[in-house]
Amino acid sequence: MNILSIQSHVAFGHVGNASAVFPMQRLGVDVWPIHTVQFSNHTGYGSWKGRVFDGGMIDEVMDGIAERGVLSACDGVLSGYMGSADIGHAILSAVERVRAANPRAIYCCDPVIGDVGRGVFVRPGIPEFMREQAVPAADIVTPNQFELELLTDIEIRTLADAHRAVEALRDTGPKVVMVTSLVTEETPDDSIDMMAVDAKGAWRVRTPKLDVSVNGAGDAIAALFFVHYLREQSAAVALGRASSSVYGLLKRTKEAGAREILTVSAQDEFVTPSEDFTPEAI
Ligand SMILES: Nc1ncnc2c1ncn2[C@@H]1O[C@H](COP(=O)(O)OP(=O)(O)O)[C@@H](O)[C@H]1O
Ligand SMILES: Cc1ncc(COP(=O)(O)O)c(C=O)c1O
Ligand SMILES: [Mg+2]
Repeated sequence: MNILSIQSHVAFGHVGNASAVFPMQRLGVDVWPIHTVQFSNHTGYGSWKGRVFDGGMIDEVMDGIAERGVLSACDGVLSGYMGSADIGHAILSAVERVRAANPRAIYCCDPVIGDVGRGVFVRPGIPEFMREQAVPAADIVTPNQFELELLTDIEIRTLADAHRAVEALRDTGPKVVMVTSLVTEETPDDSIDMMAVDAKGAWRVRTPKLDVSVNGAGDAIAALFFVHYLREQSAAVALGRASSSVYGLLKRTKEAGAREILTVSAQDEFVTPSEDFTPEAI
């Protein structure tokens, strides 16, 4: 399986492609990474060095891949942190080129905009671009609760609100939605939920909430969900596997007291998670 992964890259630590590429490779996927930015570290540190690339660079790399005659072998495109709306347009054009070469290819958009603690952490224009162009073009989207609320203008207090927001998003295009870090009135204080919906139904998985605050878990879980969905064609199965792997990864990260997720030293969690969480139909 070949996946084109277009997102941010950091030299130190694990967010964007530096969080997503290795877990996919560990699952046996041949990943074609294209970086939207090259930063020293993730922006959660408050300061970083490096550059945001531009749409032209993405187009050029896509031209080169097309020249190799391999786009028809691309099974899916994964996008994440975009850097600028100009890069967003180049990503959507890459998706079109892949779909033209392989009509069965699917596009998974992780609409990286922000989160509950930090608010919006992307450049102006990106939230609108995600809502108006990227999400409608996607087959699968993987927002966290904050992003789902922002994309749909629906405040989520209950599981019923979450269902409404997911359906509102599905009405705009993507038929599969996975919601991360879902905390509703029904979620116990010591737990964290995730939810996934496809044409077959809706599922929720609940794990203990760990005393860690890290970046990059969302990028890893979107990549894992995408791979398992492509293989199994089931949001329920993909949700169970992705959430179990990320729980194991974060548990090991917490035990080590690390500031960055242990993508490399806890890599077995991607293949054989130490604990299995089973989604329930909702
Ligand atoms: N403190 C935590 N305890 C347990 N699981 C967590 C914790 N933080 C994140 N996760 C897991 O990682 C997933 C993705 O993290 P999240 O923070 O939602 O992504 P993002 O970085 O995109 O906001 C969550 O759905 C949850 O399963
Ligand atoms: C460069 C970069 N990419 C991606 C992300 C997204 O990380 P997360 O998976 O925590 O949403 C961040 C968050 O700080 C970032 O700074
Ligand atoms: Mg995210």
